[in-house]
Amino acid sequence: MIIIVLVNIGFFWLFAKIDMLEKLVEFSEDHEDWELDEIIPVFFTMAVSLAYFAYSRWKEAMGFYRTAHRLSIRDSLTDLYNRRYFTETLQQEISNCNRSKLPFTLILIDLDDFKRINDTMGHETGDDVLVGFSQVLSKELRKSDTAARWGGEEFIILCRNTDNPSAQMIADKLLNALRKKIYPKDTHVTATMGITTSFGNETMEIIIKKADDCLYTGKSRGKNQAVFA
Ligand SMILES: Nc1nc2c(ncn2[C@@H]2O[C@H](COP(=O)(O)OP(=O)(O)OP(=O)(O)O)[C@@H](O)[C@H]2O)c(=O)[nH]1
Repeated sequence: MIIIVLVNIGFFWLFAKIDMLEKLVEFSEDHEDWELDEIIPVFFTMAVSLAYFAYSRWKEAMGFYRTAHRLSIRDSLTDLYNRRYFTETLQQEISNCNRSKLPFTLILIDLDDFKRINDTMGHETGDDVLVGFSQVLSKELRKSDTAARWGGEEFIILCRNTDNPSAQMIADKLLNALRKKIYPKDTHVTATMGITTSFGNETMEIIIKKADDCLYTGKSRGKNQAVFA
């Protein structure tokens, strides 16, 4: 749009500055075989072509920008948000909750015995499991929740405006959906969760550490479960 406007301004300037119309008239007077009503359509066609060219380049540039932006905030394998985007979002949520005094819940999830899947079924199947797992998260969570790939086979979820009893329901729902999910090559995977609820009165590092400690506890207690701080 900006380019079209600039092109039009350019043409307007051209016509005004060098008295283009007068030059056209002179040109048609000097060249008997060139009538004004033949020259103007030529200029008009050139202007439209140029505007169209500028528009298509602008559209292409916007497409590149959108792709680059998506790549900068999304994980390329699972299409969930990446770690950097998530930490920015969580930091923002902590500030919001500190003011609103509404709670949010942080869920750290780690797939159980994922190394075994890679080792027995191959890395490609492992990747398929990670993608399928992410799809379950996206399907089960609310639009207001933010899910991200935290790294490797670890995922993280921010549930806004969610207190401890609601977090319990979310954890049950997710654990059940994940247990039922069948991945390629008839693979089944369970997951362990560490969950903490906060009112934004702690630092991000402390909140994540609490969830991580709970996750570790869940792993040591036999996996396939949720542990709350
Ligand atoms: N296919 C695939 N594997 C990955 C990816 N990222 C990390 N991994 C693998 O995930 C495995 C994680 O193994 P561990 O940290 O031992 O965890 P685990 O086997 O799930 O064991 P527990 O966490 O104790 O249940 C390693 O084999 C990594 O190579 C990935 O993007 N794709």
